[in-house]
Amino acid sequence: MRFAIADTFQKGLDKLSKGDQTLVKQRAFDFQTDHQNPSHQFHRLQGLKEKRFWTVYVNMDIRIIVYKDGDLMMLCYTDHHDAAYEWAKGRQIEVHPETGATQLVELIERREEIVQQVVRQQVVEPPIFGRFEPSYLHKLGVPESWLEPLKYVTDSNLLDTLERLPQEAAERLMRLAAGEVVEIPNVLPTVDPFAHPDTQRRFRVVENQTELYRALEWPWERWTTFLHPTQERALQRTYNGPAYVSGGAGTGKTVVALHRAYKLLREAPEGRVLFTTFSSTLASRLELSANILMGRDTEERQRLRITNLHALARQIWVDDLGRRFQAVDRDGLSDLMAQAKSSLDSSGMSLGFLMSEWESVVDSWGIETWDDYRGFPRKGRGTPLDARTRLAVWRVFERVRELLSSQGKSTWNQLCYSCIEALDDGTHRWDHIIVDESQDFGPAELRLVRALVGTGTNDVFLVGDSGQQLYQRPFSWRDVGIEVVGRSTNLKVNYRTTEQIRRFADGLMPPNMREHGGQELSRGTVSLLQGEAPVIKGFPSADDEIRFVVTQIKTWLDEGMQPKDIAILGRVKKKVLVERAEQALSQLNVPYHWLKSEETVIPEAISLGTMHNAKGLEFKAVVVMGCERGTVPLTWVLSNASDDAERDEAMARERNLLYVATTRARQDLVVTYVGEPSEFI
Ligand SMILES: Nc1ncnc2c1ncn2[C@@H]1O[C@H](COP(=O)(O)OP(=O)(O)OP(=O)(O)O)[C@@H](O)[C@H]1O
Repeated sequence: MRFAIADTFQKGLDKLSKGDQTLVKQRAFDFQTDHQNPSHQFHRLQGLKEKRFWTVYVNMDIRIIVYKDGDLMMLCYTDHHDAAYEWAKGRQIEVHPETGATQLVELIERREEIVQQVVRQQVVEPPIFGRFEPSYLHKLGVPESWLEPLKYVTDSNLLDTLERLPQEAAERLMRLAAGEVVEIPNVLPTVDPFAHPDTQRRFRVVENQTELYRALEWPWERWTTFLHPTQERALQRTYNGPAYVSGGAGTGKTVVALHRAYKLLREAPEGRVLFTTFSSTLASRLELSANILMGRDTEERQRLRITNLHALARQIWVDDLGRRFQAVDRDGLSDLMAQAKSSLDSSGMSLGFLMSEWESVVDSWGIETWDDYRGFPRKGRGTPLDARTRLAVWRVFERVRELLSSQGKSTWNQLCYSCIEALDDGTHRWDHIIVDESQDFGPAELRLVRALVGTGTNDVFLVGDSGQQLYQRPFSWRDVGIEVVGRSTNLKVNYRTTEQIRRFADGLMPPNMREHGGQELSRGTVSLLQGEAPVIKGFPSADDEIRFVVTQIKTWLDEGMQPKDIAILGRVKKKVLVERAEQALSQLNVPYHWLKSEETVIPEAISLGTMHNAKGLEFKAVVVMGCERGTVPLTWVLSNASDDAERDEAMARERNLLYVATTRARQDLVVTYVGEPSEFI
């Protein structure tokens, strides 16, 4: 007997109470072990269009719907008795004649169902798909029975309709609706209909109890079992060198990276994999996801190290090599720069210019001598330097280096370069390296990554999104020995946020952006989840904003959300998070905690944090407070820019920050401001 599970089964399970979920899972395990046991009361459902739906008894109230075809048994759905029956009555399983994918098709008997939705709303709108040939739509994977009703779909009922279609058809229709040209997918000759990539995103054969256990234990984590064909291809491929997976927020880049790590660990029984990130908060949360995917105590998990790169560099330098490291922070560095400037500078350059030249050229690229600096190309820097000024600027940097060394301090970039030199004896520590948030790795960090792994097959796997770049200036990866041309994948389906939130967040960004591999890519993604439009609200005073946030969070809690499902984010700590968000939280009398790096366990509390600290995380509901002019973008960051090019880059990073913050929301997004709104919204 072959045993399979459908993603709809997990969706059904999600909706049940905790107690009922436990009963269903236990029954599913027992059924997998011995489906003939009479206690399952396994029998065919009568009077349905789909004759291959059977039912399993869980208790007086709950049923499991099973699809039985030859030697295949597939768990399809679970719910209370009548609802489970209704679900089965409205569906059937078909192999699509054009694409070859097995689909769970929602039965639609009458086009009136679709037309009525529009009439009810009393709007007259042009139909979206009317101009496309039905044969073309069929080839895109639309089930035959839906071709006629599709003719009546307008903007008002588009999302409702797509939600009822198989995912691959819905995604392609969404693209068409957005004005894209959608090519007919290649038909894959598959002997086993379950091997078709589109089938595997909803139906998976589970080989053993462990796989079933993993799929059922974390019903929210559907990604442990069902991947999009593009995700699957990116993670299965063998790469002859560094590979790159890009995609907007929520497109499952981290999920692909985790699966990739697991795949490499399974394939190389002795292999050691490093999974590294920029932010320590994300690294801590990734530990949890890796435990879900691989199991906490498995042999594979023991060979996987998850850490942010700076922590690893510190460990190599201090713990392994016994050397000293004390980081200089930005303020400390700025003081030293001012000191050096006042004693030496004859260049006439501003402190802002010197800081940015140091950060984006000298420190990033590990320039240690005048000879190196003299000929350095300074790509993309707005202010040109003649030879005399360059030398004067270098004198200041030389002095800063001396001052740093006399205080026993160094920058994180210097630490990375020191590690690279120390590792230069050929001892590479890892067999494969996976990098999440690669957009925030600068030249020093990427060179360290390069030095930590030998060059060869599947050496470095990077995932990232240039639209979420918060710390780095753009530069070419080729210049640090990372070439990804021909080994890049772009993910297009957003799994985190609703289409409404996605549209708002994508609207903040330019339609195309240059990726690190050098390619200009469209940022267009689609989401098949639906929800309320984001709420963007301004207030005359901070007190009004606070009152609104209190009421909003109370409503969410009353609706059944847990505190841990909610986050409040802000651009600045004191003026927004401490003075306004904390005020709101103290009135709510609900536990809250600051997002920080050291946590591996997420407390049962509302999260509070800066936009920077929210990177890579997600919550059901997010309030982004304090999005007023002057704060988003933050005036002093822009005014620190020493020329137009730098100002544009700073502006782009500020916009990316708001994009990061708003895309943390899965279901509800509220953006508030006091006075004038941010120019971004
Ligand atoms: N194939 C999938 N099926 C179901 N859910 C998925 C799938 N892939 C990803 N997800 C879910 O989508 C959400 C976003 O995934 P993930 O964090 O990997 O995205 P990301 O691209 O790394 O996002 P960001 O760049 O914003 O951090 C997560 O809740 C994840 O569980």
